[in-house]
Amino acid sequence: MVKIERERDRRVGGIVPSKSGSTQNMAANIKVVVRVRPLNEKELEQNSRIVVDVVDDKMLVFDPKEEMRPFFYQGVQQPNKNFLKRANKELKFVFDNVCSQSATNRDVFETTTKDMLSALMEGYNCSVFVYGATGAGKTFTMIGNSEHPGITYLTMEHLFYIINSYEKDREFDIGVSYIEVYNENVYDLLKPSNTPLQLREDSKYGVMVAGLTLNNIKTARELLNMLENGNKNRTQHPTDANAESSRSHAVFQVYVKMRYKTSSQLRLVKLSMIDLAGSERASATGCVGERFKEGANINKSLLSLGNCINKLADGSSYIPYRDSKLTRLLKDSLGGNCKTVMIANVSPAHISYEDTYNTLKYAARANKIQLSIKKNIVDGDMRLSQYVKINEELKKKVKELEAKLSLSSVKQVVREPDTTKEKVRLEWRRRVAEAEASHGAAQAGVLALLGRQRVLALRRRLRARARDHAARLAHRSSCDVLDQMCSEDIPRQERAAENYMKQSAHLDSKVLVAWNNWDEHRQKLDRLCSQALSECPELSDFIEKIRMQSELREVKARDDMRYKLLCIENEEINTFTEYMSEMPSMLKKLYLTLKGYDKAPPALTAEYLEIMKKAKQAKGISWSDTEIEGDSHFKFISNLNLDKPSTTLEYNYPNHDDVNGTIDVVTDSEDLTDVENREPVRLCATKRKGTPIKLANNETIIINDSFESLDTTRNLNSAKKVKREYGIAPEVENFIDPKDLNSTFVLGGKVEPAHKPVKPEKVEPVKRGLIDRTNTIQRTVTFNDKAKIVKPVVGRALPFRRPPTAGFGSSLARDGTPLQRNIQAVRTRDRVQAHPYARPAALQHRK
Ligand SMILES: Nc1ncnc2c1ncn2[C@@H]1O[C@H](COP(=O)(O)OP(=O)(O)OP(=O)(O)O)[C@@H](O)[C@H]1O
Repeated sequence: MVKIERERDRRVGGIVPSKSGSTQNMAANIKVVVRVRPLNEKELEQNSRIVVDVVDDKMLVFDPKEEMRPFFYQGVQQPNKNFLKRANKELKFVFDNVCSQSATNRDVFETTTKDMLSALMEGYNCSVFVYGATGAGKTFTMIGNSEHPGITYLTMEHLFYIINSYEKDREFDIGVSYIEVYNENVYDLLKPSNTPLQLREDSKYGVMVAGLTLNNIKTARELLNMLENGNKNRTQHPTDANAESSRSHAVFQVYVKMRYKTSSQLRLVKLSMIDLAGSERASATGCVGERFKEGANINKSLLSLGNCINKLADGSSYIPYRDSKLTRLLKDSLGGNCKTVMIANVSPAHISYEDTYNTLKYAARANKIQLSIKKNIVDGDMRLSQYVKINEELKKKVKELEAKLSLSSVKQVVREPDTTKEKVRLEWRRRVAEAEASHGAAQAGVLALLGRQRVLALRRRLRARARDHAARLAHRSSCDVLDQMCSEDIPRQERAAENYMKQSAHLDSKVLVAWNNWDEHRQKLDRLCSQALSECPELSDFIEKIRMQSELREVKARDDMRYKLLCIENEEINTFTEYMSEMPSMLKKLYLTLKGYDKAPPALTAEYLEIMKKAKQAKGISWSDTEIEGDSHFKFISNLNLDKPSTTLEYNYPNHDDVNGTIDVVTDSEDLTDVENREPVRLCATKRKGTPIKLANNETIIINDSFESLDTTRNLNSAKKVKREYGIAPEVENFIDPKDLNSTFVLGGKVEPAHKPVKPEKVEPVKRGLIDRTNTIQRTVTFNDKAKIVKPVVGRALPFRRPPTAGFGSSLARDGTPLQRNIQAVRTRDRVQAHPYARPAALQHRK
């Protein structure tokens, strides 16, 4: 007991701090609160033993062990033996709440109905009933007195307080009823009548009392007055157990109608507060007669209540609510749509041992009852009710999603940086891709222009070479037709050169603009790539791909351009090949003619053989010691790069393509070179265009045409034949009178300085092979001048530097004035010099 007393001292306001913790599911079960009243005067007088020890606010011990008292037998104390005393049950009960003897009605209110009101305002029916033996303090708990108002008043007071706080958005309508069930009859305490009321059951509103009137109240004070009046009407009779024993079950009901101002949603809820009559033992109450009958009915109804509680606790499908009016009234509260609190009142006195024990057992059973409750929402507008339903479902979903969201919040925090980084990465990819697209367009533009530049350069080169060939053919020709042809051709060539100049200048400006534009895009792309790589190193592959795309585009443009250049070159080669295909036969005839006159010098023969050798190479036969030298010009124009365009681009233009130079190569020839001690073939191959060759017999010949560029399919057998004849006096059958020979070879005598007069030609005896001149004279030689028959003329040996004479191949016109074409040629050269593709000045002046 010392321990128990010590525990009591620690209680504050009757609520003992929890030590055992929550053990029941409060939400789903009937909430059970046990209140132990203090000993009354009678019990104190009897020094009644305390059979209920409240351990904390949730647990009590029924019939605890008593403090050991010394037991004496024959004057001798017997240790721990009391054979006359019954053994203590020492049963531990755990409830939702246990209110000790010192607990006030407010304390009970705080632990029972106060929280219930929140559920009531949400639309749940609520019910609280007090159960216990007679005189256990049920009425005191429920109704109380003026000094200690019961939980009914306190609940209603708090309800009005809540209503006031909700008045902004809701309209409330409150009606109360107060009835009693006495001897299995229902009476209206607020409207006293001897006629009992009938119970009705409604599927929607549950059990209703037919004919019951609701009294509207506005304040808790009205309720208090009403309760006082109603209690006056309640059947009470003094018994041995309780001077003011209630002989009926009192049911106080509050109907709350809530209408939302923002909608027509209506909530109709019911709060039932039931003060049961006390179970009693006839022996304890001492009732006889009418009181005994009352007690029997009370017990009957309470027995039915006990049965229903047992069935509900066992989960039975059939609950005998209809066994009594009380159970019918409490049907909703016990197993229906209601939040229910059961307050079990017990007396701690030993005299109420059995009643207390039974009450605790009932309370424990009731604690197991599972309830299924729902909100009572009634809407006048069907659509609104649907909306309400939808709203409820949506709210439920929102809660579920919020729960999921809260669960995944940690993951989100972790993933958030990834998402942000991914966004940054995508943004960089987008920006780099856009910049690359712009850069690609600019690059394609500048590459196309550079390609056009090179195509133009190639066409110019081919045009110049073609003109050079034509000029060589016409050189020193006395043929009027050729002279006329070249005279007409020169202005056309000059016009072409001017056009080329214009096109080149136009292209140059466009290339420069395009290149600058491309360079800006390239720099921007480089900057973006660098930034992207610094912020997102994982974009390295993407950046590398972008750069490779750019390089690929450049390579493809270069390939396209080279293919185009090759096509142009091929076309030109085909044309040239066709043109040159006529040359071998003519050369052969020419050579054989000279041979026939025994005028073919060894150097000429050697050159002729060299040409044959080249012809063999043209057929695919190459010598091992022959170095393959590339065409630097073609290399230049086919090398497409994106370096900044320069206005002083240089390339090695082929010397023999010097179309801007004077055509009269004779006057530009170098000094006479003694070729005796030199290898004749090489000399002849390199010394061309007017290079005088001194022969062994002191004759000098001037080769005015180059055979170097002959690209012919010379007959190999012819070459072999020439070889066989080399050094052997040929048997010339088709000889030609030298007088009729119009050769490009000038058969000269001994080489003399230019200022020296030309010695008269020594008449050589006519060789045998040329005896029959008549036959020769009658014959004509057809040159490659489109079937024009010209008379061969045998000229004399000329001095190396001839004075300028009028005619084709000379810088003088027929009337002796300088040719305009030479002036034009110089002008063109000057213009070309200013062009980026023009040769360097050093080359220009090298002649
Ligand atoms: N917690 C309490 N504190 C002080 N007095 C109490 C307490 N509980 C009950 N009493 C007193 O005990 C007496 C009996 O109480 P009450 O009438 O409430 O019992 P009851 O359970 O309602 O009995 P019955 O079933 O016969 O009506 C009353 O005089 C009441 O004042």
